[in-house]
This record gives sequence, structure tokens and C-alpha cells, in this order.
Amino acid sequence: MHIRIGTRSSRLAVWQAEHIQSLLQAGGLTSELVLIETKGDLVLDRSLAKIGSKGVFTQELEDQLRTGAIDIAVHSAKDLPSNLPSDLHIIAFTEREPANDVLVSRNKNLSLTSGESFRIGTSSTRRVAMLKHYCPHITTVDMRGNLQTRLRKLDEDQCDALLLAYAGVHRMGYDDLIVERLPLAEFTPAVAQGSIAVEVATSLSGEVNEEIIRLVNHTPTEACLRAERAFLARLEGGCSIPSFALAQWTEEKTISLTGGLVSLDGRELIRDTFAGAPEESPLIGHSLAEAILARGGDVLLQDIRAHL
Ligand SMILES: NCc1[nH]cc(CCC(=O)O)c1CC(=O)O
Repeated sequence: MHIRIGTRSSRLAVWQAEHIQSLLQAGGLTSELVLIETKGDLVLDRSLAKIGSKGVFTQELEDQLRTGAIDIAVHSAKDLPSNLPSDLHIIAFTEREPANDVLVSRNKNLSLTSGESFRIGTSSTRRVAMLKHYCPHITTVDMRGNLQTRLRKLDEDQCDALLLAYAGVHRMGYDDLIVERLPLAEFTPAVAQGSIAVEVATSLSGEVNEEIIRLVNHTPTEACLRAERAFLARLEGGCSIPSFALAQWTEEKTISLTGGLVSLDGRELIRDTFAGAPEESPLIGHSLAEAILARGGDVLLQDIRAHL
């Protein structure tokens, strides 16, 4: 069985596709990478919120799944829209890396807790809004592009630090540049941050499906991410909305899901926690979303949509 793996061509995307490739290899499945450019890679002069449509990093890969040019598409799970078309689905999530954001800089003395003012490069509405909420002394500089491009901008002094997902920084081998790990309880990450997802067309044969799931899927991560993605789906939000959610396994083998919304100006932040059995993870996500909407999240969302 030979698998054609579709991936974006950024270094992080290729690393992730090669990671899936090695998991398949361990089970005796050979594979090759097919590099595909997406709108998110090509349009670099506008923020993701402005490009607007969900799936800016995924659409072209999904087109190739449909034509059968590739068998599976590998994505950062975070980049996948919460509502997939009915002819496509995610069959596997890799074991999640630590999900937190990290501060990356050449200056080891920088810290968000110092109260000192400095410039952080980020294009994420969630990170900008959370910084306004927790660290109003920080200024943000809009910064798109892949990890290498952002590091170059850091070195060109366009900002003093970057705020990034630990997972991507670690995968690229930049751990040495991490000057601070942000606490999950405050800087709760984006839905699905830290895991890699395998997406396929529903037409892919059952046998291949089963084998890929067996070799790649991490069941606890999957239960957590299905809860988080159900939360995001209920809010009808893509990665451009400043929402956040993190599900964790508890010692009692239940799932505890914390998540919410933050206003673009950072003034309002709504957060709540729901727990339940892993089999009910979509329900947990849905309940959390309902609670957030009922506590003022509905008005907040309207306001966010009007300003993006
Ligand atoms: N939208 C960009 C993106 N998508 C996934 C990751 C990091 C890897 C991951 O979360 O698995 C990143 C970069 C970042 O947010 O710093």
C-alpha cells in the first residue's frame, strides 16, 4: 500500500508531513509527499482575518483529495476549519505537544510579567486580544508569514519578540529562542493547537483508513480535539476569531474543556469550563459554547464579526 501525502510546502508543514510519513513507515506503509501551495502561503500582504474565508491553508489540499491526486492531506490541526464539507473528514490526530504559546526572542531578559513595554510580532487576533487583556503595556506589530520569515523580521528589528505556538517552534528546532512559556490558564491556546491532523475523502477505502488510524491516531488527543472543535463549530468561528479552548484528560478519565472568547479590544474576556465522558466530547464542546454565548458571547461575537 503506497500513500500519497498532500502537504503545504512550508518547512513546518513538510516536517509534519514527514512525521506522518514516519508513523506510516513504522507500520510498513510506504508514502511520498506531494507539495501543494495554498492561498494562505501566497497572499502575505493581508491579515488572515482579512483574507477572510475559512480554510485559507487547507482549500487547495482538499481539492486534491477530491480529485484523488493525493490520498491524505496533512495539516496543523489548528488550521482546519471546524466544519468540514460532508465528503471529507479527519480520521486521525497525532499525540498533542504541549499546547501553550511561547515568547520567542533574541533577548533572554524579556518577560510578559515584568511590566516592561516591548513590541510583539503576531497576526493572530486571539494573541493580540489576549495581550491587550493581560498585558496592556505590550504593543503588537502585525506579522504574517511562515516561522522562518517571522524570525527574519525579528532579526530585522521589526519587533522585539514573537508570540508563537510551542509546537511549531519545537518542531523547527528553535527551542533555544524560547524566553517564556505562557500559562495555559490565562493564555489558553487556539482550538487544536499542537496536534497534526490527517484529512481524507470519505471515498478512501476502509482498509487504508483503518491502517492509517491505527498507526497515527492518538485516542486521548482525538477526544480532546473533538470537544474543542465542537466548541468552535458552534461559534461558527475560524482561526480569525479570538476564541480559545483547551480540553484535558483528568485523572478520573473525564475530559475537562476550558474555553471562551475575548473582545478585540481585550476589555472583555469570557471563560468557562465543562467536563464529561470522552465519548461525549462533541456534547461538551457544544455545552461550553452555549454557556459562553449565554454569558454575553453572542453580543461579543457580533461585535467581533462587524470589526474583522
Ligand atoms: N496558523 C499558523 C500555525 N498553525 C499551526 C501552528 C503551530 C503548530 C501547531 O499548533 O500544531 C502555527 C504557528 C503558530 O501559531 O505559531
